[in-house]
Amino acid sequence: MAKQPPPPGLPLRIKAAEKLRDVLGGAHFSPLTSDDLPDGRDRAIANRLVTTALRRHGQIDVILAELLDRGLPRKSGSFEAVMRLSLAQLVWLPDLGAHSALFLAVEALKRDTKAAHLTGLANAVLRRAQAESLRYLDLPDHLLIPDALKPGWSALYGEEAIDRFAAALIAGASLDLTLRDEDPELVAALGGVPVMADTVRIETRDRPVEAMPGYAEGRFWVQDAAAAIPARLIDLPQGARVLDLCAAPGGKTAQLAKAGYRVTALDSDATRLMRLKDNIDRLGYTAEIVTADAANYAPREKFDAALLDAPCSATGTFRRHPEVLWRRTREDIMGRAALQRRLIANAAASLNPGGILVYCVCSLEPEEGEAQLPWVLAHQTGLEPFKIDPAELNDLEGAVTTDGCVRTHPGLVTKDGGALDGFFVARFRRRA
Ligand SMILES: C[S@@+](CC[C@H](N)C(=O)[O-])C[C@H]1O[C@@H](n2cnc3c(N)ncnc32)[C@H](O)[C@@H]1O
Repeated sequence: MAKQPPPPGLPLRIKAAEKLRDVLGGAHFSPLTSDDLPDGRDRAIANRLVTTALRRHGQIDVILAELLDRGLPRKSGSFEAVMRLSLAQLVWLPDLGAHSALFLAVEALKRDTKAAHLTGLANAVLRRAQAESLRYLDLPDHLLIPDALKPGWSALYGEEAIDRFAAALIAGASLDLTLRDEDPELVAALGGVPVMADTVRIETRDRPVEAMPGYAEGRFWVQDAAAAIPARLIDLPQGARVLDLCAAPGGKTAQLAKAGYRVTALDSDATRLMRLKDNIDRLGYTAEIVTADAANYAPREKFDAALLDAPCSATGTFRRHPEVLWRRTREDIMGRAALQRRLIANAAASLNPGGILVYCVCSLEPEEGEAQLPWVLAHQTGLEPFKIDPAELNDLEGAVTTDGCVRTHPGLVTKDGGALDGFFVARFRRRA
Protein backbone atom coordinates (compact mmCIF):
# COMPACT_ATOMS: atom_id res chain seq x y z
CA MET A 1 0.00 0.00 0.00
CA ALA A 2 1.29 3.49 -0.86
CA LYS A 3 2.64 5.47 2.10
CA GLN A 4 0.22 8.12 3.34
CA PRO A 5 1.50 11.71 3.01
CA PRO A 6 1.81 13.49 6.37
CA PRO A 7 -1.19 15.63 7.40
CA PRO A 8 -0.92 19.21 6.10
CA GLY A 9 1.02 21.39 8.51
CA LEU A 10 2.80 18.51 10.23
CA PRO A 11 6.26 18.89 8.59
CA LEU A 12 6.44 22.56 9.57
CA ARG A 13 5.24 21.74 13.10
CA ILE A 14 7.98 19.14 13.47
CA LYS A 15 10.64 21.56 12.16
CA ALA A 16 9.39 24.24 14.54
CA ALA A 17 9.50 21.78 17.45
CA GLU A 18 13.06 20.72 16.54
CA LYS A 19 14.17 24.35 16.45
CA LEU A 20 12.52 25.19 19.76
CA ARG A 21 13.90 22.04 21.37
CA ASP A 22 17.44 22.99 20.29
CA VAL A 23 17.03 26.47 21.78
CA LEU A 24 15.57 25.07 25.02
CA GLY A 25 18.63 22.80 25.09
CA GLY A 26 21.04 25.77 24.93
CA ALA A 27 21.39 26.64 21.23
CA HIS A 28 21.36 30.26 20.07
CA PHE A 29 18.05 31.12 18.35
CA SER A 30 18.13 31.87 14.65
CA PRO A 31 15.02 31.73 12.48
CA LEU A 32 14.33 28.69 10.28
CA THR A 33 15.67 29.20 6.76
CA SER A 34 14.74 27.97 3.29
CA ASP A 35 17.08 25.01 3.88
CA ASP A 36 14.80 23.95 6.76
CA LEU A 37 11.49 24.73 5.06
CA PRO A 38 11.61 25.68 1.36
CA ASP A 39 7.98 26.87 1.27
CA GLY A 40 7.91 30.54 2.33
CA ARG A 41 4.43 30.36 3.87
CA ASP A 42 5.26 27.25 5.92
CA ARG A 43 8.49 28.89 7.04
CA ALA A 44 6.70 32.07 8.11
CA ILE A 45 4.18 30.07 10.19
CA ALA A 46 6.91 27.93 11.78
CA ASN A 47 8.95 31.01 12.68
CA ARG A 48 5.88 32.73 14.16
CA LEU A 49 5.23 29.68 16.32
CA VAL A 50 8.82 29.47 17.57
CA THR A 51 9.28 33.19 18.21
CA THR A 52 5.93 33.44 20.00
CA ALA A 53 6.80 30.45 22.19
CA LEU A 54 10.19 32.03 23.01
CA ARG A 55 8.84 35.51 23.70
CA ARG A 56 5.99 34.14 25.83
CA HIS A 57 8.30 31.70 27.64
CA GLY A 58 7.66 33.13 31.14
CA GLN A 59 3.88 33.03 30.72
CA ILE A 60 3.97 29.54 29.20
CA ASP A 61 5.97 28.41 32.25
CA VAL A 62 3.03 29.48 34.43
CA ILE A 63 0.52 27.68 32.20
CA LEU A 64 2.58 24.48 32.15
CA ALA A 65 2.96 24.60 35.94
CA GLU A 66 -0.81 24.93 36.29
CA LEU A 67 -1.72 22.20 33.83
CA LEU A 68 0.97 19.59 34.50
CA ASP A 69 0.38 18.54 38.11
CA ARG A 70 3.56 16.48 38.17
CA GLY A 71 5.66 18.82 36.08
CA LEU A 72 7.22 18.00 32.73
CA PRO A 73 7.79 14.27 32.25
CA ARG A 74 11.49 13.44 32.25
CA LYS A 75 13.32 12.20 29.15
CA SER A 76 10.30 12.95 26.99
CA GLY A 77 11.91 13.90 23.67
CA SER A 78 10.10 16.73 21.91
CA PHE A 79 7.18 16.84 24.38
CA GLU A 80 8.07 20.17 26.01
CA ALA A 81 8.77 21.91 22.69
CA VAL A 82 5.58 20.60 21.07
CA MET A 83 3.51 21.67 24.07
CA ARG A 84 5.03 25.17 24.18
CA LEU A 85 4.31 25.69 20.48
CA SER A 86 0.70 24.59 20.82
CA LEU A 87 0.13 26.67 23.95
CA ALA A 88 1.59 29.72 22.16
CA GLN A 89 -0.79 29.03 19.29
CA LEU A 90 -3.89 28.47 21.43
CA VAL A 91 -3.45 31.62 23.50
CA TRP A 92 -1.63 34.16 21.32
CA LEU A 93 -1.99 33.03 17.69
CA PRO A 94 -5.75 32.45 17.32
CA ASP A 95 -5.58 33.12 13.57
CA LEU A 96 -3.72 29.81 13.18
CA GLY A 97 -6.77 27.98 14.55
CA ALA A 98 -7.21 25.96 17.72
CA HIS A 99 -7.85 22.65 16.00
CA SER A 100 -4.40 22.36 14.48
CA ALA A 101 -2.77 23.25 17.82
CA LEU A 102 -4.24 20.07 19.31
CA PHE A 103 -4.27 17.77 16.30
CA LEU A 104 -0.76 18.53 15.05
CA ALA A 105 0.72 18.35 18.54
CA VAL A 106 -0.59 14.81 18.91
CA GLU A 107 0.55 13.87 15.39
CA ALA A 108 4.03 15.28 16.03
CA LEU A 109 4.34 13.38 19.31
CA LYS A 110 3.20 10.12 17.70
CA ARG A 111 6.22 10.34 15.40
CA ASP A 112 8.70 10.81 18.23
CA THR A 113 9.57 7.46 19.86
CA LYS A 114 10.56 9.23 23.10
CA ALA A 115 7.24 11.08 23.37
CA ALA A 116 4.70 8.85 21.60
CA HIS A 117 3.43 7.53 24.95
CA LEU A 118 2.47 11.09 25.98
CA THR A 119 -0.18 11.83 23.34
CA GLY A 120 -3.05 11.28 25.83
CA LEU A 121 -1.49 13.69 28.33
CA ALA A 122 -0.83 16.26 25.58
CA ASN A 123 -4.40 16.06 24.35
CA ALA A 124 -5.87 16.47 27.84
CA VAL A 125 -3.59 19.38 28.75
CA LEU A 126 -4.19 21.23 25.48
CA ARG A 127 -7.97 20.80 25.79
CA ARG A 128 -7.85 22.37 29.23
CA ALA A 129 -5.61 25.16 27.88
CA GLN A 130 -8.08 25.79 25.06
CA ALA A 131 -10.91 26.14 27.58
CA GLU A 132 -8.83 28.57 29.66
CA SER A 133 -7.22 30.47 26.79
CA LEU A 134 -9.00 33.79 27.47
CA ARG A 135 -7.85 33.72 31.10
CA TYR A 136 -4.27 32.94 29.97
CA LEU A 137 -4.41 35.86 27.57
CA ASP A 138 -4.70 38.07 30.67
CA LEU A 139 -1.52 36.75 32.31
CA PRO A 140 0.52 39.80 33.30
CA ASP A 141 3.36 40.83 31.01
CA HIS A 142 5.85 41.16 33.86
CA LEU A 143 5.97 37.33 33.86
CA LEU A 144 7.91 37.63 30.59
CA ILE A 145 10.96 38.97 32.46
CA PRO A 146 12.73 36.53 34.80
CA ASP A 147 12.84 37.48 38.48
CA ALA A 148 16.66 37.24 38.44
CA LEU A 149 16.90 40.27 36.13
CA LYS A 150 14.12 42.44 37.57
CA PRO A 151 15.89 44.12 40.54
CA GLY A 152 18.90 45.31 38.48
CA TRP A 153 16.67 46.57 35.68
CA SER A 154 14.20 48.40 37.98
CA ALA A 155 17.08 50.07 39.83
CA LEU A 156 18.82 51.23 36.63
CA TYR A 157 15.94 51.93 34.26
CA GLY A 158 13.08 52.77 36.64
CA GLU A 159 10.07 50.91 37.95
CA GLU A 160 8.16 50.97 34.66
CA ALA A 161 11.11 49.46 32.77
CA ILE A 162 9.90 45.90 33.31
CA ASP A 163 6.61 46.65 31.54
CA ARG A 164 8.31 48.64 28.78
CA PHE A 165 10.90 45.93 28.17
CA ALA A 166 8.19 43.25 28.18
CA ALA A 167 6.34 45.25 25.52
CA ALA A 168 9.56 45.49 23.46
CA LEU A 169 10.04 41.73 23.78
CA ILE A 170 6.56 41.07 22.41
CA ALA A 171 7.00 43.61 19.60
CA GLY A 172 10.32 42.07 18.46
CA ALA A 173 12.96 43.95 16.48
CA SER A 174 12.92 45.58 13.09
CA LEU A 175 15.80 45.05 10.65
CA ASP A 176 18.45 47.78 10.88
CA LEU A 177 21.03 48.23 8.14
CA THR A 178 24.20 50.30 7.99
CA LEU A 179 24.76 51.83 4.55
CA ARG A 180 28.14 51.71 2.82
CA ASP A 181 27.49 55.02 1.03
CA GLU A 182 24.91 57.73 1.16
CA ASP A 183 22.39 55.96 -1.00
CA PRO A 184 18.87 57.50 -1.23
CA GLU A 185 18.00 55.31 -4.21
CA LEU A 186 18.78 52.15 -2.27
CA VAL A 187 16.90 53.40 0.80
CA ALA A 188 13.83 53.94 -1.39
CA ALA A 189 14.21 50.52 -3.05
CA LEU A 190 14.47 48.87 0.38
CA GLY A 191 11.51 50.82 1.78
CA GLY A 192 13.82 51.97 4.58
CA VAL A 193 13.46 54.83 7.05
CA PRO A 194 16.53 56.78 8.29
CA VAL A 195 17.08 56.15 12.02
CA MET A 196 20.39 57.80 12.86
CA ALA A 197 23.60 58.63 10.98
CA ASP A 198 24.06 55.91 8.31
CA THR A 199 21.52 53.48 9.81
CA VAL A 200 18.21 52.82 8.08
CA ARG A 201 15.37 50.70 9.38
CA ILE A 202 13.23 48.19 7.51
CA GLU A 203 9.95 47.56 9.31
CA THR A 204 8.55 44.84 7.09
CA ARG A 205 10.32 42.71 4.57
CA ASP A 206 9.19 39.96 2.30
CA ARG A 207 12.48 38.15 1.67
CA PRO A 208 15.72 37.04 3.29
CA VAL A 209 18.43 39.69 3.72
CA GLU A 210 20.60 38.04 1.04
CA ALA A 211 17.83 38.57 -1.52
CA MET A 212 17.29 42.25 -0.72
CA PRO A 213 18.33 44.88 -3.27
CA GLY A 214 21.95 45.97 -2.83
CA TYR A 215 23.05 43.05 -0.63
CA ALA A 216 25.07 41.18 -3.27
CA GLU A 217 26.75 44.44 -4.36
CA GLY A 218 27.80 45.12 -0.75
CA ARG A 219 25.79 48.31 -0.37
CA PHE A 220 24.77 47.62 3.26
CA TRP A 221 25.25 45.34 6.22
CA VAL A 222 22.93 44.27 9.01
CA GLN A 223 23.53 45.93 12.37
CA ASP A 224 21.17 47.18 15.07
CA ALA A 225 21.05 50.98 15.39
CA ALA A 226 22.47 50.76 18.94
CA ALA A 227 25.32 48.47 17.86
CA ALA A 228 26.35 51.08 15.29
CA ILE A 229 26.96 53.76 17.95
CA PRO A 230 30.32 52.65 19.48
CA ALA A 231 32.44 52.76 16.30
CA ARG A 232 31.20 56.30 15.58
CA LEU A 233 32.70 57.47 18.87
CA ILE A 234 36.21 57.06 17.46
CA ASP A 235 37.02 60.21 15.53
CA LEU A 236 40.57 60.13 14.19
CA PRO A 237 42.24 61.14 10.95
CA GLN A 238 41.98 58.69 8.05
CA GLY A 239 44.77 56.12 8.10
CA ALA A 240 44.83 55.88 11.93
CA ARG A 241 45.57 52.35 13.18
CA VAL A 242 42.55 50.89 14.96
CA LEU A 243 42.29 47.54 16.74
CA ASP A 244 38.84 45.95 16.66
CA LEU A 245 38.76 43.46 19.53
CA CYS A 246 36.15 40.67 19.56
CA ALA A 247 35.40 41.68 16.01
CA ALA A 248 33.42 38.86 14.39
CA PRO A 249 31.15 38.87 12.44
CA GLY A 250 32.49 42.31 11.58
CA GLY A 251 29.74 44.93 11.85
CA LYS A 252 32.04 47.34 13.64
CA THR A 253 35.08 46.35 11.55
CA ALA A 254 33.14 47.48 8.49
CA GLN A 255 32.28 50.82 10.14
CA LEU A 256 35.93 51.42 11.07
CA ALA A 257 37.07 50.54 7.56
CA LYS A 258 34.38 52.84 6.15
CA ALA A 259 35.82 55.67 8.27
CA GLY A 260 39.15 55.17 6.49
CA TYR A 261 41.15 53.59 9.33
CA ARG A 262 43.72 50.81 8.96
CA VAL A 263 41.88 48.13 10.88
CA THR A 264 43.14 45.01 12.65
CA ALA A 265 40.17 42.75 13.40
CA LEU A 266 40.82 40.23 16.17
CA ASP A 267 38.65 37.41 17.44
CA SER A 268 39.33 34.11 19.19
CA ASP A 269 36.85 32.21 17.01
CA ALA A 270 38.36 31.26 13.62
CA THR A 271 35.01 30.20 12.17
CA ARG A 272 33.38 33.50 13.06
CA LEU A 273 36.39 35.29 11.53
CA MET A 274 35.67 33.51 8.24
CA ARG A 275 32.22 35.16 8.33
CA LEU A 276 33.90 38.49 9.07
CA LYS A 277 36.16 38.04 6.05
CA ASP A 278 33.18 37.21 3.80
CA ASN A 279 31.33 40.27 5.09
CA ILE A 280 34.11 42.78 4.57
CA ASP A 281 34.99 41.25 1.17
CA ARG A 282 31.37 41.67 0.10
CA LEU A 283 31.47 45.31 1.20
CA GLY A 284 34.78 45.94 -0.59
CA TYR A 285 36.70 46.81 2.60
CA THR A 286 40.00 45.45 3.87
CA ALA A 287 41.28 44.64 7.33
CA GLU A 288 44.12 42.64 8.83
CA ILE A 289 42.56 39.58 10.47
CA VAL A 290 44.05 38.03 13.61
CA THR A 291 42.89 34.92 15.43
CA ALA A 292 43.90 35.37 19.07
CA ASP A 293 42.66 35.66 22.63
CA ALA A 294 42.03 39.34 23.35
CA ALA A 295 43.00 38.75 26.99
CA ASN A 296 46.67 38.23 26.11
CA TYR A 297 47.18 39.61 22.59
CA ALA A 298 50.38 41.63 22.54
CA PRO A 299 50.77 43.56 19.25
CA ARG A 300 54.26 44.42 18.00
CA GLU A 301 53.10 47.91 17.07
CA LYS A 302 50.65 49.83 19.28
CA PHE A 303 47.38 51.34 18.06
CA ASP A 304 45.81 54.82 17.94
CA ALA A 305 42.49 53.39 19.10
CA ALA A 306 40.91 50.14 20.19
CA LEU A 307 37.25 49.16 20.08
CA LEU A 308 36.45 46.41 22.57
CA ASP A 309 33.03 44.85 21.91
CA ALA A 310 33.40 42.48 24.80
CA PRO A 311 31.66 39.10 25.16
CA CYS A 312 28.73 39.62 27.53
CA SER A 313 25.40 38.28 28.70
CA ALA A 314 23.81 39.83 25.57
CA THR A 315 20.61 40.61 27.49
CA GLY A 316 20.35 43.79 25.40
CA THR A 317 19.52 41.65 22.37
CA PHE A 318 16.46 40.01 23.94
CA ARG A 319 14.10 41.32 21.25
CA ARG A 320 15.90 39.11 18.72
CA HIS A 321 17.13 36.44 21.14
CA PRO A 322 14.46 36.03 23.83
CA GLU A 323 16.27 32.91 25.07
CA VAL A 324 19.08 35.01 26.59
CA LEU A 325 16.67 36.15 29.28
CA TRP A 326 16.16 32.64 30.62
CA ARG A 327 19.77 31.56 30.47
CA ARG A 328 21.51 34.20 32.53
CA THR A 329 22.30 33.64 36.19
CA ARG A 330 23.92 36.18 38.49
CA GLU A 331 27.09 34.01 38.59
CA ASP A 332 27.21 33.92 34.82
CA ILE A 333 26.93 37.71 34.61
CA MET A 334 29.60 38.22 37.29
CA GLY A 335 31.92 35.79 35.45
CA ARG A 336 31.55 37.77 32.24
CA ALA A 337 32.12 41.06 34.07
CA ALA A 338 35.43 39.67 35.39
CA LEU A 339 36.49 38.59 31.87
CA GLN A 340 35.57 42.03 30.51
CA ARG A 341 37.92 43.63 33.06
CA ARG A 342 40.81 41.44 31.88
CA LEU A 343 40.04 42.41 28.30
CA ILE A 344 39.88 46.12 29.15
CA ALA A 345 43.28 45.92 30.87
CA ASN A 346 44.89 44.21 27.88
CA ALA A 347 43.22 46.55 25.38
CA ALA A 348 44.63 49.54 27.30
CA ALA A 349 48.13 48.03 27.04
CA SER A 350 47.86 47.87 23.24
CA LEU A 351 47.37 51.65 22.85
CA ASN A 352 49.82 54.41 22.04
CA PRO A 353 49.93 57.27 24.57
CA GLY A 354 46.85 59.42 23.87
CA GLY A 355 45.18 56.41 22.21
CA ILE A 356 41.42 55.97 22.55
CA LEU A 357 39.62 52.96 23.99
CA VAL A 358 35.92 52.44 23.36
CA TYR A 359 34.45 49.68 25.53
CA CYS A 360 30.98 48.35 24.76
CA VAL A 361 28.65 45.49 25.62
CA CYS A 362 25.19 44.54 24.29
CA SER A 363 24.07 43.99 27.86
CA LEU A 364 21.46 45.65 30.05
CA GLU A 365 23.19 44.45 33.23
CA PRO A 366 24.80 47.19 35.34
CA GLU A 367 27.65 44.83 36.34
CA GLU A 368 28.80 44.64 32.72
CA GLY A 369 28.15 48.32 32.02
CA GLU A 370 27.88 51.17 34.51
CA ALA A 371 29.86 49.35 37.23
CA GLN A 372 32.86 48.88 34.92
CA LEU A 373 33.49 52.65 34.87
CA PRO A 374 34.49 53.08 38.55
CA TRP A 375 36.52 49.87 38.31
CA VAL A 376 38.52 51.26 35.37
CA LEU A 377 39.10 54.57 37.14
CA ALA A 378 40.32 52.77 40.28
CA HIS A 379 42.42 50.01 38.68
CA GLN A 380 43.46 51.18 35.22
CA THR A 381 45.24 54.35 36.18
CA GLY A 382 46.84 54.57 32.74
CA LEU A 383 43.38 55.37 31.36
CA GLU A 384 41.39 58.54 31.86
CA PRO A 385 37.71 59.04 30.99
CA PHE A 386 37.07 60.64 27.63
CA LYS A 387 33.46 61.60 28.14
CA ILE A 388 30.96 61.30 25.33
CA ASP A 389 29.28 64.62 24.61
CA PRO A 390 25.49 64.45 24.01
CA ALA A 391 26.16 66.49 20.84
CA GLU A 392 27.98 63.43 19.43
CA LEU A 393 24.67 61.59 19.62
CA ASN A 394 22.25 64.35 18.78
CA ASP A 395 19.96 62.00 16.88
CA LEU A 396 19.22 59.95 20.02
CA GLU A 397 18.00 61.94 22.97
CA GLY A 398 18.58 60.69 26.48
CA ALA A 399 21.25 58.13 25.64
CA VAL A 400 24.27 59.89 27.20
CA THR A 401 24.57 59.46 30.98
CA THR A 402 25.78 62.07 33.48
CA ASP A 403 29.09 60.14 33.58
CA GLY A 404 29.57 60.72 29.85
CA CYS A 405 28.81 57.12 28.82
CA VAL A 406 26.13 55.88 26.42
CA ARG A 407 23.31 53.73 27.69
CA THR A 408 20.67 52.47 25.26
CA HIS A 409 17.83 50.12 26.10
CA PRO A 410 14.61 48.97 24.42
CA GLY A 411 12.64 51.70 26.24
CA LEU A 412 14.53 54.51 24.40
CA VAL A 413 12.80 55.80 21.32
CA THR A 414 14.61 56.58 18.07
CA LYS A 415 13.48 59.41 15.81
CA ASP A 416 11.40 57.02 13.67
CA GLY A 417 9.53 56.06 16.85
CA GLY A 418 11.20 52.64 17.04
CA ALA A 419 13.23 50.82 19.66
CA LEU A 420 16.89 49.84 20.09
CA ASP A 421 18.94 47.01 21.50
CA GLY A 422 20.46 47.54 24.93
CA PHE A 423 24.08 48.73 24.78
CA PHE A 424 26.52 50.31 27.20
CA VAL A 425 29.46 52.31 25.82
CA ALA A 426 32.30 53.99 27.74
CA ARG A 427 35.23 55.88 26.21
CA PHE A 428 38.70 56.35 27.68
CA ARG A 429 42.02 57.84 26.63
CA ARG A 430 45.44 56.44 27.43
CA ARG A 431 47.36 59.01 29.44
CA ALA A 432 50.34 60.49 27.60
C1 LIG B 1 29.42 40.57 20.63
S1 LIG B 1 30.33 39.55 19.56
C2 LIG B 1 31.17 40.76 18.63
C3 LIG B 1 30.37 41.42 17.55
C4 LIG B 1 31.26 42.23 16.60
N1 LIG B 1 32.09 43.19 17.31
C5 LIG B 1 30.47 42.97 15.54
O1 LIG B 1 30.28 44.17 15.64
O2 LIG B 1 30.05 42.33 14.57
C6 LIG B 1 31.58 39.00 20.63
C7 LIG B 1 32.76 38.29 19.96
O3 LIG B 1 33.73 38.09 20.98
C8 LIG B 1 34.50 36.96 20.62
N2 LIG B 1 35.29 36.58 21.81
C9 LIG B 1 34.84 36.04 22.96
N3 LIG B 1 35.86 35.88 23.84
C10 LIG B 1 36.97 36.35 23.22
C11 LIG B 1 38.35 36.48 23.59
N4 LIG B 1 38.77 36.08 24.78
N5 LIG B 1 39.21 36.99 22.69
C12 LIG B 1 38.80 37.38 21.45
N6 LIG B 1 37.50 37.29 21.06
C13 LIG B 1 36.62 36.79 21.92
C14 LIG B 1 33.47 35.98 20.15
O4 LIG B 1 34.04 34.98 19.34
C15 LIG B 1 32.50 36.90 19.40
O5 LIG B 1 32.79 36.90 18.02
